[in-house]
Amino acid sequence: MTDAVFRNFIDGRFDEPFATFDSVDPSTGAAWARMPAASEADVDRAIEAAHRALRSGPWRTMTATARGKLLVKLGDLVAANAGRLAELETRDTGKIIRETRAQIAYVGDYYRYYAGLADKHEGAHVPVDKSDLDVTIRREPIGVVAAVVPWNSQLFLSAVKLGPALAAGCTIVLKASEDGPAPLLAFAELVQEAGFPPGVVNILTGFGHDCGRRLTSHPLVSRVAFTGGPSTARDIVRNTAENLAYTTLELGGKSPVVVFADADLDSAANAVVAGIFAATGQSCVAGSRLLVERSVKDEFLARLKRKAEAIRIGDPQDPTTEMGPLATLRQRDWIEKVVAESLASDGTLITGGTRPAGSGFYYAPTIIDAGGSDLPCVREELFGPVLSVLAFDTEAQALALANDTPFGLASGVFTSNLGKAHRMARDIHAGVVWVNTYRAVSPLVPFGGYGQSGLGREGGLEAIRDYTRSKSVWINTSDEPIPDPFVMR
Ligand SMILES: NC(=O)C1=CN([C@@H]2O[C@H](COP(=O)(O)OP(=O)(O)OC[C@H]3O[C@@H](n4cnc5c(N)ncnc54)[C@H](O)[C@@H]3O)[C@@H](O)[C@H]2O)C=CC1
Ligand SMILES: CN(C=O)/C=C(\CC(=O)O)C(=O)O
Repeated sequence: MTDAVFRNFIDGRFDEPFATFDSVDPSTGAAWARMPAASEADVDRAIEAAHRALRSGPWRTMTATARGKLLVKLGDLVAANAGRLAELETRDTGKIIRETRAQIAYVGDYYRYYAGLADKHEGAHVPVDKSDLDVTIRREPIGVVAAVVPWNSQLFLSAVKLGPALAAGCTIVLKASEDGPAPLLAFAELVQEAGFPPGVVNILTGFGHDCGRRLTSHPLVSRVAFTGGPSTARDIVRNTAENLAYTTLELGGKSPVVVFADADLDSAANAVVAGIFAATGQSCVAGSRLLVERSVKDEFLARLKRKAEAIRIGDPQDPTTEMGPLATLRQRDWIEKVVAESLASDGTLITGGTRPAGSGFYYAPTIIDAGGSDLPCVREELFGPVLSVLAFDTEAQALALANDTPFGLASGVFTSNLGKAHRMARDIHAGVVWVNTYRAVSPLVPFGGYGQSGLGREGGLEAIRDYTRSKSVWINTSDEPIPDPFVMR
């Protein structure tokens, strides 16, 4: 029996769910709550409410400054409720409490950042080349936004969509993943408490094939913001063939971490651990390919092995735990399959490759030496705690290996040579390069991928522009009659 029931938030109200499904606590494998499965009709209601709020009602005429104040309030509420939201996220996804608490408290700053931008995103006056005409460019909200997020870092991945969308004056329907939606459905209470008018923010959950498809293909949606896997991204793009919505895609990666022999090896080993074992490797920026200079490979792998084997695996609600379970059984099955195929090929297991004893979807921190081989673990995004190791001899080889992937989300470079750091940062094909650090984020900094890692950027100043569109207003300032009507002016 499950003890909690969550509800969708549509048009300013929480709906009694008609259909529900069980949500599983990944640390035990047992169902702990029932979640509402939004139907296509629920999605239609949410989008219609968002469309009404956009076209009529208080949101349409609210000043940008007032929108900013609401966003500040929301940011403050998120920070004040970070502990409660973190417990829910940890329960529903298995992400360790030490990270969910810190990450959600920081999410408040994302709302505050976009709150500050709301009344600073200006249009323009154009010194047009016709003396009797005056042209201004207005920046208007793009319209109803459909936001779709996966289960990991949901409050964070939602804030980078909701923040700029609301600052720009859009309205939004946000779909939480069917895997672990509890924290987002609880966050809806804070949206209500902050005082956003009904319909401005709608939050629901359901399955991809009906709820997600309807949401992203709906004719009243003008903008789709998606985070998730590349194959779902292709479905989303097909869905948007229906409404021609402007679409951004934040997808996965196979991010390289390049360690040169001249690096501070202990610091680099900590960063590699942060990149692949934090969040149990379930991070889009997971540094899943370690490229290490051959002269220090053995020494570096020995350090890494020691650090990996010392990781405290356990109950994600325990603040001393360093690695929790994977979020779903499906995820563990996939990781086990790719690891088995890689070891059956040329891979050498350095550590891990097993399930720790007990219930729950746990998987040990795993390191595989790929030799020089093109193994499945080197190619596939696993979204789990599996590090593949490749060696290089020269900077050129390191760069070639780093760029030998269709993805291009993140990367890390570890060196004490400034010139080398700059050259690598310039030449790596990825949306993020961290030098002598890893997995650092900020609301001020744009984030997004190259190649198969996606389209568009979230975070920073440029993100808000993607939630607006320009309108050019031409005003005739002359008292003279319009000249020759048969010639374009
Ligand atoms: N670049 C980034 O910022 C991030 C990327 N990811 C990527 O997400 C993946 C893991 O998350 P998953 O939940 O497994 O991703 P997923 O792609 O399976 O699901 C993401 C969301 O899409 C929805 N969805 C599924 N099919 C749909 C359809 N046909 N139409 C509309 N919506 C649909 C799901 O219900 C869920 O809400 C990994 O590949 C990972 O790299 C995850 C986090 C961050
Ligand atoms: C998206 N991101 C950085 O901007 C990093 C995340 C979020 C995610 O993977 O979903 C992370 O490392 O948890």
